[in-house]
Amino acid sequence: MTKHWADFQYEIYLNGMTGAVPRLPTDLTRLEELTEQRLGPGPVGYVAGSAGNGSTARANRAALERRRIVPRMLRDVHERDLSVEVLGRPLPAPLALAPVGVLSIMHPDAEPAAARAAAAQGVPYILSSASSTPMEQVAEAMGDGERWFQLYWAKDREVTKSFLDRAKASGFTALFVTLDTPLLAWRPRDLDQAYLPFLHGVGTANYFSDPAFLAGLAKPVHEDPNAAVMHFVGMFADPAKTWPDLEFLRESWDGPIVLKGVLHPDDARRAVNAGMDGVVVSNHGGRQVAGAVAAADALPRVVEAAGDRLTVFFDSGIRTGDDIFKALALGAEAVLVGRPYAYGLGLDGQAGVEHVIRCLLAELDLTLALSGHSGPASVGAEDLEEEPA
Ligand SMILES: Cc1cc2nc3c(=O)[nH]c(=O)nc-3n(C[C@H](O)[C@H](O)[C@H](O)COP(=O)(O)O)c2cc1C
Ligand SMILES: O=C(O)C(=O)c1ccccc1
Repeated sequence: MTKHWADFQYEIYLNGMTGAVPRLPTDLTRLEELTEQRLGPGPVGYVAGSAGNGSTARANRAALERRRIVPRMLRDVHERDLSVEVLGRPLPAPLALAPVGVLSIMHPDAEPAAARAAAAQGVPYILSSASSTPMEQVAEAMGDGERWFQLYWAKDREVTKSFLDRAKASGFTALFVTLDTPLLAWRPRDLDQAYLPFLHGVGTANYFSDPAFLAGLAKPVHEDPNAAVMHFVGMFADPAKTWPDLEFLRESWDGPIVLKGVLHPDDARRAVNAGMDGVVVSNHGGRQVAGAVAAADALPRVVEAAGDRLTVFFDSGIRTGDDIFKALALGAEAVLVGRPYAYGLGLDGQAGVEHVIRCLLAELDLTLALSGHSGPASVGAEDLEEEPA
């Protein structure tokens, strides 16, 4: 499954001969500002925002920036292959789109457009439980594109069971269970703007289309939408859950299960004991615990604890191809990217998301080559140096 990602670089140069420049910048760190200019402060505040004074989000970036690549020369890198096998599935590159809820605040085409972009580029799409489109419609939009389902583990067992059954029937092959959001964190940017999409019923599509959820309402959603929203807010997550509760998920889902939001090596060991298949080392892009450890600093310790018993994914702060390289060098098997593709969607719908995927992977391909690697497998700790703090 070799795809020549760096061909995108030549395509851009050659288009330049006719005077055509890319519709969006190829430095993806510029997308946030452009999206804010286009969509205004409310929606972008929600996507860009993070917990507390933003210290975790900044620490995520700093921990990646502090690690520097030490390139090696004369290693024959003329043929490269970014493909990997993850959770038993062949992927064209070590990248998936992170679950990002409420995407209709970015673009009316929302999750189906992001999912189509992922499918067009061959990259897995992780659909959020809090999507603005029901999972069946997203699955249909993707054709046979690889899709994984992110579970917000609801208080109500019947709702959780119903989500799992629907996800299975819609062709989602792996389950990502998010553990770091039993409550929404203190997010000043949203509080100061009094902007929370769910309060307007955005991001509730899977719930409002679910028979088990609807059975818990006194009146149909259209007769009392506020009551339906409050029912969602009260049950989408459950701060009372503990490790033994995972048994129920293990029994109810026969594909791979990955725990998202693991930062401590002991939690990785518990994941192994609970029969899980993987973890995502993540602090939710700095949106949950203000003051949390940077995800990249937590990664090597979790990788060590996981050994070869878990597939270790990484997210929180990936903005460029060289960030992906660094995550691989710290031991991740694949990365998820969140905000950059949400901005790509906001700026140019499906094409914007495809632009983000192609830029990330073209840059990763070139970073690998210029550092002396023809694929992800040979990248390791010896490729990085840490700048003194
Ligand atoms: C607007 C927004 C909504 C998100 N919604 C979800 C969600 O529904 N479920 C989930 O597990 N993670 C969610 N996340 C977290 C992402 O999956 C991911 O962990 C994070 O965005 C990674 O950091 P990055 O944005 O720096 O790439 C959300 C993130 C953002 C920015
Ligand atoms: O905003 C988030 O980070 C998030 O994870 C979320 C939680 C509930 C609904 C939608 C998104």
